[in-house]
Amino acid sequence: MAAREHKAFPIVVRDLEVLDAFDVTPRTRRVVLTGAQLGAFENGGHRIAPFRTENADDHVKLIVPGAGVVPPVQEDGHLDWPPGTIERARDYTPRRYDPDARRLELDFVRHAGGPAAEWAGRARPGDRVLVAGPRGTTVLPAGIDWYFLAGDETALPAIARRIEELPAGTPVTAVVSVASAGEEQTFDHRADLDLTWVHRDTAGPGALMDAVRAAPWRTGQVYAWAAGEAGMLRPIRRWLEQDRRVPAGRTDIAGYWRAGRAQHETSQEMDRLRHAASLAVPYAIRAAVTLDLAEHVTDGRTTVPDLAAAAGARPRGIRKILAVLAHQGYFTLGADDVVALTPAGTFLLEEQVHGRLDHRNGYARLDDSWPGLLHAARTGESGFEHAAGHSFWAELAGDERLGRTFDGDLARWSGTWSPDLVKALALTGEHLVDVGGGTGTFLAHVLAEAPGVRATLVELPTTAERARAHLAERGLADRVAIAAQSFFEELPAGRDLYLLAQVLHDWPDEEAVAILTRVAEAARGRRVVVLERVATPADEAGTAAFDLQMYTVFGSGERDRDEFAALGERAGLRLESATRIHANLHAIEFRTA
Ligand SMILES: C[S@@+](CC[C@H](N)C(=O)[O-])C[C@H]1O[C@@H](n2cnc3c(N)ncnc32)[C@H](O)[C@@H]1O
Repeated sequence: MAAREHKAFPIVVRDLEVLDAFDVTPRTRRVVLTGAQLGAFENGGHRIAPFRTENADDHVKLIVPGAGVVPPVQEDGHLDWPPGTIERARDYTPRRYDPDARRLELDFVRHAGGPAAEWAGRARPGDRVLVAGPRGTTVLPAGIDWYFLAGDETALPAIARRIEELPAGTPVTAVVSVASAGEEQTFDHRADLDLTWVHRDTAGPGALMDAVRAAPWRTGQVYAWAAGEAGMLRPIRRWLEQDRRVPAGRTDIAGYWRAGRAQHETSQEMDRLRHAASLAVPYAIRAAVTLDLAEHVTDGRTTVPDLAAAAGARPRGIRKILAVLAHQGYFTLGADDVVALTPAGTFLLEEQVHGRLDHRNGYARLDDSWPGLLHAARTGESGFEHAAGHSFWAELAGDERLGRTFDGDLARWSGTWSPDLVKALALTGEHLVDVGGGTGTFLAHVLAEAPGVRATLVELPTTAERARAHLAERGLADRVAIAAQSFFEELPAGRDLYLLAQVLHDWPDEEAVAILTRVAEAARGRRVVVLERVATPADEAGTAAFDLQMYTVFGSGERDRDEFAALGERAGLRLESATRIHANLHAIEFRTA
């Protein structure tokens, strides 16, 4: 089934005159426009073709007159909109166009705060207004046997025009929602029309969909068209797709407006959404950081070819990255390919930025999980594994720099909270087991502050070796045993305290329970302390984003207190207390149940 086809017209602006303005219904005002510029004319040296509108739902942009509105400049086939003018433009369907009489009719629905409708309410014969477009038209699919039309007052010009322009006897089912019975209109048509009006002032909330479902569904190939308030259209779209199984190429559904929002607010919101969803900037920043572009500029390479050579990359690629980052204010990029770093761009030189965003570093690889978010959300499995084909830990183990830099980041972070944890645990002469202890930063703190304490560090072999070296460097080798093993295996038993610092949030529930079960078996009634962020519904944006990232990387994410209690219960551990240690890191203490 072919999709709908769109035919583009050169975009032009015409200066027109109000011929007449009158109320069609209490809420709908018709403005009739005329003028020589509905025919062919010249503007700024460009030949402008006569006005044409070929399909019932074409639209023009009416530029609402007002103080300080600067007309768009006619270019060859397009318009150059001065700042602020496009915000004054509103879309209207030509209700009727008579090329011989040069009469263009537009219908305006009155609504509070609508500048175009207010203008239409005041419009008098002789007033002038600029009208741009139509910028194109939809070509209907071939082989339409009948039409299904639905909408509200804003869709009525297109619905009315379609009904009036169809050949005699064409089957049409139409359902139109209007404010009240007084808003009904009559059409001059020859179609085989079944029309239902829904009056919102007396009908219940589901009345429009009831009417849509009850309206006759004709036989043969349908063309289904609906327009109006966006929220109102959603159930119609679902009904057409799922209940009536109308193929996409046979439907055209357009949200003309959104309840509670002016048109320019809607376009601002849409822009905001497009901006928020664009991956270009985050990826361009990461590429620039990974290619050391800021460093190369600082080193005196100030043209695109020089930068590309220094970065071992292609000049075209570098230019395009820099073009995006110049719009973000990190670089300047001249027409002569000269590049400079802005004050904001100097932050790209920071070590911390490289730690987070440089793809050569372990922490930055967490971001490779994002393409797997959908998979993680659907299955609860690791999005990282889905995207990369192996686990995050396997990724780190495969490259010395990745592992080293990741460990370094963790060590810096654990350096900020480990003194608080040492205090909270009130250790004196115990033997503690640090399960998944990383490179031993935390242990080094504990052992330094509590001279009577001894420890066992459980880690995967590669990290365990780094931990061994790290602890030896600090003269602590004789107080720590290294168990180079997985925490899914049997753990050293009968020690005084088992600590799992930021381990469980790397694992989905099944694995987390398996780890805790190993811990419970080894602890045999001794203390078990889990150090984790405890999620709350009030988590701020950054925490929520990190939580989502952990969920995507590992299929786990942060847990709330009840979820920790439930994990513990499955492993034979009872949650005793959760004490805040640092920011929202908590020491969660369990006992064998
Ligand atoms: C987020 S880090 C936490 C490290 C340390 N506890 C801290 O708080 O800084 C998780 C650690 O779990 C280790 N790990 C992952 N899988 C493991 C396994 N199967 N057995 C033992 N350790 C593992 C990783 O090597 C990593 O050092």
